[in-house]
Amino acid sequence: MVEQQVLKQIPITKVQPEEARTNKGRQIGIMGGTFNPVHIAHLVAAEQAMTKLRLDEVWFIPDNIPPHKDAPLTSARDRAAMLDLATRDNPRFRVKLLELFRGGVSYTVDTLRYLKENAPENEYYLIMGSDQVNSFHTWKEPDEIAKMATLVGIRRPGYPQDPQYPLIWVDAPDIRLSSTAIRLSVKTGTSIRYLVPEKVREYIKEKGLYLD
Ligand SMILES: Nc1ncnc2c1ncn2[C@@H]1O[C@H](COP(=O)(O)OP(=O)(O)OP(=O)(O)O)[C@@H](O)[C@H]1O
Ligand SMILES: O=C(O)c1ccc[n+]([C@@H]2O[C@H](COP(=O)([O-])O)[C@@H](O)[C@H]2O)c1
Repeated sequence: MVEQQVLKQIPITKVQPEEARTNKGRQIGIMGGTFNPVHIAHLVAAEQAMTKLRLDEVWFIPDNIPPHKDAPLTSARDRAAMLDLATRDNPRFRVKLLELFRGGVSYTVDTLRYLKENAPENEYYLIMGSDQVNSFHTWKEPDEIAKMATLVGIRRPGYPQDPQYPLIWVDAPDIRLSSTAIRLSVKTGTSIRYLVPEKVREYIKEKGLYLD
């Protein structure tokens, strides 16, 4: 597939799916998303969950085709490259491209099955904003997901906390921000400085993303 060939060309050093096999016996936070683009609320949520739950790492997993959203117009390569730029300064943040390599619709249950098969010693914590927490019961095989991972919720302004499954809430500063808002700001010429890491802002500018 063209997208996967393109992906292989990007200089990202820490995203090989095979890495799952070498990271044994640790507490791993999983944060899935479209990350179109990654913004500071994603990073703050991940850092707060990682430190408050004493996780070893957080793995950011960009989806290929999100199950409950229109497919992103921004290429997987750009979304992954921005995630890489955003997480480079934190050795405990990792970017995993397994959903992009798998292709198709990115169901979380498939991702966790892959991780449990390849690194069964790790314990997985699925980190979600409260919008995702509230719709989690509508996901594919939520019972199976809940068996394979501990569910972790981060409050998100504008979304009530209404979980249908047991989960751990992690307190984090409320940040009323979304990738949609970032895309709209770029399109309308409003500054996104400090809303995304500086290198992500430069990447968006250099590539002319989100202008139309
Ligand atoms: N402001 C926020 N506060 C807390 N969690 C957030 C926030 N923004 C996103 N998240 C969480 O981060 C994960 C990935 O989100 P996603 O990539 O869909 O970002 P988004 O900003 O919601 O994107 P979009 O606006 O394109 O729908 C989800 O679990 C989501 O709930
Ligand atoms: O598996 C599912 O049925 C499912 C349904 C909705 C969302 N998800 C996952 O939730 C994460 C955030 O989704 P999104 O749509 O906000 O990018 C992403 O990893 C999706 O794959 C997963």
